[in-house]
Amino acid sequence: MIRYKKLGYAVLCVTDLDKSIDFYTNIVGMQFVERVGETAYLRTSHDHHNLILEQAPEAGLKRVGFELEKASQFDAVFNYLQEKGLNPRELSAKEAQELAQGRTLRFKDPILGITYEMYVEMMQMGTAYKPTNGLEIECLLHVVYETNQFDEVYDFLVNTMNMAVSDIQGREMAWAWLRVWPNPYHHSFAITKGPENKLNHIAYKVKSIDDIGKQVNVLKNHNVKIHLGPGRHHPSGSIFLYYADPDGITLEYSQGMEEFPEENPREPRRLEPSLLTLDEWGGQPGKDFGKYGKLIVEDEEVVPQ
Ligand SMILES: CC(C)c1ccc(C(=O)O)c(O)c1O
Ligand SMILES: [Fe+2]
Repeated sequence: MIRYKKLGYAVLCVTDLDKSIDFYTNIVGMQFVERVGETAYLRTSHDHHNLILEQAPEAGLKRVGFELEKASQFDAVFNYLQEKGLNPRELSAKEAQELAQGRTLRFKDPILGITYEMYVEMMQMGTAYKPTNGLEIECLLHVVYETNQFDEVYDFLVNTMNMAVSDIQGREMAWAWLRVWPNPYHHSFAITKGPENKLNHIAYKVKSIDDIGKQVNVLKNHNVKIHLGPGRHHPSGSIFLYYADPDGITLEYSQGMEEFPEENPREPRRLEPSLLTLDEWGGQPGKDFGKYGKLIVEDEEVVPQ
């Protein structure tokens, strides 16, 4: 059984690293930590990184990192993943140190091929996170995929990755919002049924409703495309704003999401498949909402000697 502390970080491939560093610091509000060659580390907390940007020929999501609840659970999680046939690999001490992390394991999603990482003891920076543009991000909140293998991906995330179901949508399920239990947030992962296997969006939790309102003006002043919002999601109850990053990938600012207790959480609900479920205020997603961003399948990892 896996017990998560949180969704810790995502690795995004970007086609113009300088432009993306500028965007994620000056528009989104992350703090730049360091750049090593073609890789940049950014944070939204005391963690060394909550987002890694990598220069690449095409844009998309390359890896998702989860922090385990306790370092003492690492071996049990490794053995569990091995028993499930996922062939986890523990990074060498040198590889983990380069990432400023403690013990770290990686394995591939058997359906989508994307790499997942589970780690403990990420290096904590000496100074508190200071937003570059004054808009305060509290954490990386969720990653959402579109998939044409919905039932298989759902089964894997729930029954192997041990995510808890917060809500589903549709008579025949077409959306699922999943939390990385016992982390309280309504969802750290969501999947939607669609024609492709791809990234839909990545969300960041902002501190206050003012951050959402101010960001509307920041985006307008910088000619950044707004994909949807501001609005209110029915499933998590959050106020949202979606906009495009320099590669067109949809980002979400989210504020006020429902939190679940570890003991006796409410049951998942089956929600109506209507636009009003997605936005109680009646917004319609723009044509580019969730359109860009591949799920990047890495080549087989070469294990350093
Ligand atoms: C992608 C859709 C529109 C969606 C729906 C609901 C929530 C939520 O309840 O928080 C989201 O975060 C979404 O991204
Ligand atoms: Fe979202």
